[in-house]
Amino acid sequence: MNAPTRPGEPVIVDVALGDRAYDIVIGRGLLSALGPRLAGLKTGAKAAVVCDVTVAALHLAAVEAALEAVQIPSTRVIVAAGEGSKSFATLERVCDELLAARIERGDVVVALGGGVIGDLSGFAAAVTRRGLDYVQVPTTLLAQVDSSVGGKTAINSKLGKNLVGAFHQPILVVADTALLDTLSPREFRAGYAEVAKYGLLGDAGFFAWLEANARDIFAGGPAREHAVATCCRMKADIVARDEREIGDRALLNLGHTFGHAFEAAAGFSAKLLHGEAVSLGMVLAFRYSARIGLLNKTEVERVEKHLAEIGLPTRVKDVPFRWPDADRMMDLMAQDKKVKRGQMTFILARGIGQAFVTRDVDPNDIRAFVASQLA
Ligand SMILES: NC(=O)c1ccc[n+]([C@@H]2O[C@H](COP(=O)([O-])OP(=O)(O)OC[C@H]3O[C@@H](n4cnc5c(N)ncnc54)[C@H](O)[C@@H]3O)[C@@H](O)[C@H]2O)c1
Ligand SMILES: O=C(O)C(=O)C[C@@H](O)[C@H](O)[C@H](O)COP(=O)(O)O
Ligand SMILES: [Zn+2]
Repeated sequence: MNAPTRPGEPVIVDVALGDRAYDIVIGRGLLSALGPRLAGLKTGAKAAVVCDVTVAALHLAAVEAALEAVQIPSTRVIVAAGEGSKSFATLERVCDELLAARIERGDVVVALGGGVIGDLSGFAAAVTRRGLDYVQVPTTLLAQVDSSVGGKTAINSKLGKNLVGAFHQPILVVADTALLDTLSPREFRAGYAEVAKYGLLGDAGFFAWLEANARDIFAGGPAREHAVATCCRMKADIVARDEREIGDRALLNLGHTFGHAFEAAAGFSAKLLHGEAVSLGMVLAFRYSARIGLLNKTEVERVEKHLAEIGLPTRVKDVPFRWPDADRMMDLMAQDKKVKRGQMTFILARGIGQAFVTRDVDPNDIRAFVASQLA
């Protein structure tokens, strides 16, 4: 494992995608680096900063100042906070505002916010004038470790999560970990589920490190930068191998087949945040793996213990809601984008850090398992 990053020293992770390669710059207090880096990439461009109302009040002025300092004129597009903004209606508004501001193909969209803003404005950038460049400036833990990297952009449909979208890579990611100091404890915890995901899917040593260092990540110590950099390195590596999820990239979906169905059942509402759904979904994936004899129950207990100590849901009953029955949950899972020729795909595990992708699952047994979890 790499040594923790020294305070003040930015880490740069390269996403090696040939002519679409880009840097992820990670460090505390490096928002001012956005201007010079962007000016270096987009000479003479103007920018449109997309953010939600909450982030606008907290961090938009600093971003506008960083752009102004390098003579990049900017316009702002502000949307409502929350998952509800990943909608056709908000997408239409964002596209129209980009067009009204005369954002041209040579200009740039700046996605300033969490995963909702990154997914929404990345998709708007992909389709407006058939493709605009965009930069990710992630402001949640979830966005810094996961959603700002890899180019999956999307909105939700009433039929399911992220069902309308495009692969469209950003040209730069600037993750200033100091921006996370203003995040609510609940949102920080939800983002932590995606951090734990990286340990669970492919790095047992990182999971053990998280068990020992989670407190420092929350407190804003050097462990925070180390965690963000470790997740970004793992994601960059997977995305460079399999940009369009033909194979291994599906590992990043650990917990999501179950999790997305729970989010859809909850109406994409604040009743269940994405990261909370991922926490629950990962435990279900580990529990199911134990059920079919892939791993020992003690490993499942270790996963549950860590996530529960963080304050994340690990059992369906941890999230107070009138959940639909197992048949409805199976219907929702059937909309998963990993379904192939009607067969569901699951990310299961042979142990902590040993996830794998499989279609070798019995849907009747999955249904019975889901029913047992809902009981
Ligand atoms: N594209 C991908 O690869 C990918 C990966 C993971 C998740 N996602 C998507 O990301 C979304 C979840 O992202 P999220 O958890 O960041 O949610 P989010 O974007 O809704 O942000 C969470 C909340 O925190 C507020 N907020 C953001 N930054 C803040 C800050 N610095 N200080 C105070 N408040 C702040 C926002 O206003 C919002 O209310 C989901 O839609 C999920 O599907 C996408
Ligand atoms: O980048 C990926 O690939 C992921 O699966 C990351 C996930 O954390 C993220 O929630 C993603 O949006 C899920 O994508 P989807 O294709 O299952 O909608
Ligand atoms: Zn996710």
